[in-house]
Amino acid sequence: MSHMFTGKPFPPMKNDLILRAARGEATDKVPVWVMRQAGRYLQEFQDVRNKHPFFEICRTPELACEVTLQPLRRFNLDAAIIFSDILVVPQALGMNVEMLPGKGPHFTEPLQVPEDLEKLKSDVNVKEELGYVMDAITLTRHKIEGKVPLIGFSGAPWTLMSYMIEGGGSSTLSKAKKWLYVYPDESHRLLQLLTDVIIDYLVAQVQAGAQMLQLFESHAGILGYGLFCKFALPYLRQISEKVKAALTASGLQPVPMTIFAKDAHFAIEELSASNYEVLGIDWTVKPATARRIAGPKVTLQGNLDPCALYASIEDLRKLVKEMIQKFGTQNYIANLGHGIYPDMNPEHLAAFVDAVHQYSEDMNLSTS
Ligand SMILES: Cc1c2[nH]c(c1CCC(=O)O)Cc1[nH]c(c(CCC(=O)O)c1C)Cc1[nH]c(c(CCC(=O)O)c1C)Cc1[nH]c(c(CCC(=O)O)c1C)C2
Repeated sequence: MSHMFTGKPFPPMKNDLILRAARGEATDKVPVWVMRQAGRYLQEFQDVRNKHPFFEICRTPELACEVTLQPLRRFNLDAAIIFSDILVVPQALGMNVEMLPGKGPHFTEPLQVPEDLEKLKSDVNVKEELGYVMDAITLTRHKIEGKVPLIGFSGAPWTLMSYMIEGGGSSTLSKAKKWLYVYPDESHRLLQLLTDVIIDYLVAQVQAGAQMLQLFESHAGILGYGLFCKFALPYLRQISEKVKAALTASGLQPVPMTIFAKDAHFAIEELSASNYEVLGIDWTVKPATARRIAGPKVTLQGNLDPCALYASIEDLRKLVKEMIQKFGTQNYIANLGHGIYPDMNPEHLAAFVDAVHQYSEDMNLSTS
């Protein structure tokens, strides 16, 4: 597999727009990609998915590579994100997770009491347990032929902890939040264990060829400000700092890092001062407010309501124009405010992507 590529240099980059925007360099148009851009709204993904269980796709580098590249064949996206899931980390810790079609993730034995922490592996070797992700990244970095940068990712500690306790999706996360109030010490122990694994995992992804990293703290909002500052933020900070230090120590240039903490409008200030180059913003936040609180240096990413893709193409184009006017064309990466939904018409995604490029290029020309 990717071993046949060992030592072979990656193809030269043809489009580094997103890396430039992430580093705060000038761009002639706004880069755009979409969370969950590889997925069920594409027939070609469904065709692969009908033949293979979800985690088999994640674990088979050729399949993960194929579905990662699928959206690039249809849309003028400025990045690819490696096909995987945030729940491969709990799997690496020894937990059994299944993906139930139409229902989402299901843990057969979620954590119930602090004693269950003893069942988790304590010194995970990510290159062994998650080597298939690194192989998929290396293969994809070659097959993408320098067309666009490849993003690696991980779930953030609190979001992973909440799945490990809830055992699947939940609207209140009350079982996981109960741990924070009743077992704070054990909660910190679990969060630190996850943090250590995530750091190794992200570093290994860059060593394998990932050119940018995104951390998904999808369950940030439900914590509120107090719990977020205690149980999420310190670990997010540790991750950005230690990943950068470890990359530098291993002789690699640190790559831009994005934090997407969904619904964490209350922590924009803290997140902007957490050593991430890019701050993902969900659609509930006013762009001007995000920019005012984040300050001028951080690159913002987002934040069109995913449901705006249901609008007519004419209305969608107006919404994109407004969004870019509000964020401005610099220090900005266009995206949806969360992942794309499975029933979306791919033509509307094409219209979204093209409108971002067209309007931002026009705006840059008219102000230069
Ligand atoms: C980045 C990513 C993720 N999942 C997938 C990707 C692939 C890359 C891409 O974005 O294209 C594939 C990815 N992951 C999944 C699918 C659909 C499953 C299928 O095909 O059967 C796909 C394409 C399954 C999945 N996996 C997960 C859910 C949510 C369940 C819930 O709590 O309600 C679901 C439904 C957990 C998950 N997974 C992920 C997150 C963070 C982003 C977010 O907030 O949406 C989360 C919370 C991240």
